Amino acid sequence: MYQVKTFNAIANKGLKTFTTDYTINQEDAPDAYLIRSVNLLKAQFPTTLKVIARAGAGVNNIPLKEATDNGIAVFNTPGSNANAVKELVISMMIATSRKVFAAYDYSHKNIHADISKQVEYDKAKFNGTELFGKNLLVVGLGNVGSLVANEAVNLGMNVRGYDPFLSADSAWKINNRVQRLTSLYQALKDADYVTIHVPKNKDTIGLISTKEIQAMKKGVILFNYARGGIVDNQAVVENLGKIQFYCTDFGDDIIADNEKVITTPHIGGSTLEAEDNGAIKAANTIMNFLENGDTVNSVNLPGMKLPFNAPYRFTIMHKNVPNMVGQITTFLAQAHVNINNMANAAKGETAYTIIDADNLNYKEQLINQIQAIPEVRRVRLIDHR
Ligand SMILES: NC(=O)c1ccc[n+]([C@@H]2O[C@H](COP(=O)([O-])OP(=O)(O)OC[C@H]3O[C@@H](n4cnc5c(N)ncnc54)[C@H](O)[C@@H]3O)[C@@H](O)[C@H]2O)c1
Ligand SMILES: O=C(O)[C@H](O)COP(=O)(O)O
Repeated sequence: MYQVKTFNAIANKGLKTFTTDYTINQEDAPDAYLIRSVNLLKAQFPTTLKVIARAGAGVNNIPLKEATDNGIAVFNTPGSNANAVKELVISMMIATSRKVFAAYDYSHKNIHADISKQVEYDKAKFNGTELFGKNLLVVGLGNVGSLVANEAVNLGMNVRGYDPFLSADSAWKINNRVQRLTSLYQALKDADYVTIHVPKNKDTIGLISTKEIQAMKKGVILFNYARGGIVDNQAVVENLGKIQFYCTDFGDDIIADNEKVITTPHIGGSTLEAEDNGAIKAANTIMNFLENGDTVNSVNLPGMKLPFNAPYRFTIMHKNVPNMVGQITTFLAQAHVNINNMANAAKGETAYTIIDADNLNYKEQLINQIQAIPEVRRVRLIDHR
């Protein structure tokens, strides 16, 4: 039996994906955490914990170094809620351009019998603009950004994208009418709308700050449905003369109570469909990792998936340094274990080795020997018989 501990509300469809080999929140020696945005940055991880699956995109709530040092594989579910965010961003682009929030306020405050005549005088206050023909800059063209860019092309916008780290997978998804720019400042200067879709990390905190806002055109509408802190809110409030509206999913005291700032309470991925998608993908990720050692979509290990056609599989998470495979296979050879298949790959400072074996001798001793190699973070033996 494997134990899963959940944090946050996890969609039922995801929880039901687990087979009967899994218990959810019943005991207290978890093999897996299934989480959303819970802040684990100061968490102490139990030694039983082998995998953290984040149903969703952002992993800035997980201490990746500590997890890696403790031999814990971390995953997310890329793209599972991207459509939900895309629809929210596009709706906010339309809502702000058409002054829907001010118009709603007006209507709400003026509910009386002869309003129908009055509106014909007052409606000029709510004249808007259309998206068609306007310039949109999308910063970050991954799962969310690529969908936003493509949808905006469909709406007749001139779409430009800035993403110096664009993956080949994302590039394939992007409409060829999206123009790729290589300088953020060049990209900012004539955009009517700027939307940010990058991960939050040490390089993207404050990505949009005073200098970037100064490079923008007057009347720009700015969107941050990525993470708080990527856009510097202080710089935003100081430049609300220039910025027509700032729409964000990440409110704070600095931007509170300003009619040019429209905040939503981190609802970008909060649709039934996205929550089901993420939870189902995260549950499958946990099962594939625990039962087969698959690391596809891991954020701290290289993505690997090896056909499992042998009775035994060793999965070893270790530092990416010379002679690891040599040391491990020497122990296997000394125990007269025959290797059927193997793979090794690295991601940054961490590597992962999968070894399938036809037979097994001296099980405890072998595992202890491999685990005792100082650079080994965790060794697991999966018995497939
Ligand atoms: N509001 C929400 O509820 C919600 C939902 C989903 C995702 N998100 C957030 O949205 C962001 C994007 O998510 P995603 O799923 O598209 O991620 P993703 O990893 O698929 O895409 C991110 C893209 O940003 C690019 N990038 C990284 N650094 C950059 C930089 N300095 N400048 C320009 N581009 C850069 C990457 O190359 C990548 O293409 C993340 O911060 C995620 O946490 C928020
Ligand atoms: O990164 C994400 O996937 C989003 O921010 C959604 O977060 P949530 O799962 O807490 O709604």
